[in-house]
Amino acid sequence: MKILSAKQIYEADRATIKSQAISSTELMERAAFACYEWIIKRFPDRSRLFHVCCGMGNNGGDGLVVSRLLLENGFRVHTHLINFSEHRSDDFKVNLDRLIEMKALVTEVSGVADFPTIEHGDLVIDAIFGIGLKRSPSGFTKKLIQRINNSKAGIISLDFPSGLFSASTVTDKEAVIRANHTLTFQVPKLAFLLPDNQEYVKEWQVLDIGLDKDYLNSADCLYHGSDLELNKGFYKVRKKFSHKGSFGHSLLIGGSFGKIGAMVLASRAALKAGSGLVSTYIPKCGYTAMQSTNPEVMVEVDDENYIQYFNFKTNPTAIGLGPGLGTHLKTKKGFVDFFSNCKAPMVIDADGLNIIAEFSDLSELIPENTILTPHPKEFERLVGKWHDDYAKLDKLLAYSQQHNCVVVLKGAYTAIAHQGKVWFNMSGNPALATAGSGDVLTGIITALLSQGYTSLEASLLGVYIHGRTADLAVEENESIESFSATDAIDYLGRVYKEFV
Ligand SMILES: NC(=O)C1=CN([C@@H]2O[C@H](COP(=O)(O)OP(=O)(O)OC[C@H]3O[C@@H](n4cnc5c(N)ncnc54)[C@H](OP(=O)(O)O)[C@@H]3O)[C@@H](O)[C@H]2O)[C@@H](O)CC1
Ligand SMILES: Nc1ncnc2c1ncn2[C@@H]1O[C@H](COP(=O)(O)OP(=O)(O)O)[C@@H](O)[C@H]1O
Ligand SMILES: [K+]
Repeated sequence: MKILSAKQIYEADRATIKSQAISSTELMERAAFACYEWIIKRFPDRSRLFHVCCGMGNNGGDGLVVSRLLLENGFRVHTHLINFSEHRSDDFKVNLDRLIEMKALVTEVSGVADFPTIEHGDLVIDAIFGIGLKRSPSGFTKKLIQRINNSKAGIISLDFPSGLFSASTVTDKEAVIRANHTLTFQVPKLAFLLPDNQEYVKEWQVLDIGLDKDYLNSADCLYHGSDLELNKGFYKVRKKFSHKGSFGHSLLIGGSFGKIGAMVLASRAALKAGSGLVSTYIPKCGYTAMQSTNPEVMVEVDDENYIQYFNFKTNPTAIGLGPGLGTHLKTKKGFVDFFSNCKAPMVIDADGLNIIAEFSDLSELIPENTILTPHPKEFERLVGKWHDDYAKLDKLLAYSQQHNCVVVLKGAYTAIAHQGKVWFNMSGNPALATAGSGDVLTGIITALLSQGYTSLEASLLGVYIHGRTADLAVEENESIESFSATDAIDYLGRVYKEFV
């Protein structure tokens, strides 16, 4: 799944018009028809009043077509032309003429006095600006956006919430539509995946408008989505004569007094994610807890309450390092010696990352293709503060390239960066915002690495299946609030079934 820039979307438009020998008006009709179908399925009540607010560009043109389709099918519609510019796009003009021919209710909004009265229960279709916005809306257009936001009506944005920029941060937060639903064309937009924009973009839906496949396949994108289709592409089906040695030996290193649970979760997740063998290297105080909760997992121990020696005998195919590790001075010292000499592929999480951040020289020693799994606070410790989400993405790309590693920046739409590209994970929901959820992810990714997936594949697939556990659980019988890290592990089996 590619995430095209606005420039590429305009190119895809042109390629489609050429290859399918259609006019831009026909493409607009197709796009708006897809929106219309979604709208009437979700809001079939014909007594409801639709306020369709149309700008002067092609986004406004989409709105005019939606107005016409709703009217033709017996819905109540009031179309408002938001008169912010003398210049009107060609397809806007064609569709305005069509609407006027129908004797539709169309009024111009050129100032506050023309604002519609929007009642509770009405629906606003926001077709003011799409991806063509160049500067923050001002004057009466900004005031109208505020009026719409403050109304009690539901808001559906066509393609893009008006006022949002496609490749930079919002400069005037009061001049952006806060949409309940956004119906976007063909591909997800980068702006939807960034936490700074969460107030403007809530639910969003990609509608297929049949843009040229050749263009979409060949477009070179910096940003991608990671979904079932992508992950199925490299998922390894187990062979009939495989044995446990075929699936590697994961070693999870971490835990400290009071934080043995992190290792119990990570090692159990590694087992359930399919690692052939799983070992843990933990402080002595965790021995009984580990053996009694995870009988399949082998245990080696270090000092009594924390790890400092890193002198395990296990010969792992992959190491997951960091859950519950703590930052005791002796742990830090042991970590620095171990980390610089480790030969097995590694996933570094939690305090492992904090130690790397504290000793900045360690970043230079990160072995090639190591996977780092920071949450935003841990990432900030590694790279310093950023002023907005775009600067954060720049830092993510730069750090992963500079150290030739995979960085899994966790959150909603976890961003996975490798060799100058970023993949946003499309599974998961806020149920995952729960203690130990990151430890489970470390276990899963380590298990995939040990089974022979590349670092990038293990990160993409691990993050995807981790997210799916929460999606399935919430679809079935869990609530977002009650879901726990243990539930994520229990759902792994159901998620794997979606791959076969
Ligand atoms: N393949 C697809 O995805 C398809 C996409 N389609 C649709 O096309 C949309 C893109 O259309 P678009 O290029 O005409 O731009 P749009 O967003 O309507 O805005 C441009 C207008 O806004 C104006 N303007 C800008 N900033 C302003 C400001 N601050 N304050 C005031 N004015 C401002 C600007 O004026 P200008 O700056 O040029 O004077 C111009 O008039 C896209 O989002 C989708 O809905 C479908 O129809 C077909 C298939
Ligand atoms: N709102 C959310 N939507 C989807 N996934 C989320 C959300 N919040 C957190 N997560 C996921 O939950 C996990 C939390 O990891 P982390 O912050 O390390 O937690 P912990 O330290 O408690 O284990 C990450 O994989 C993250 O992507
Ligand atoms: K819009």
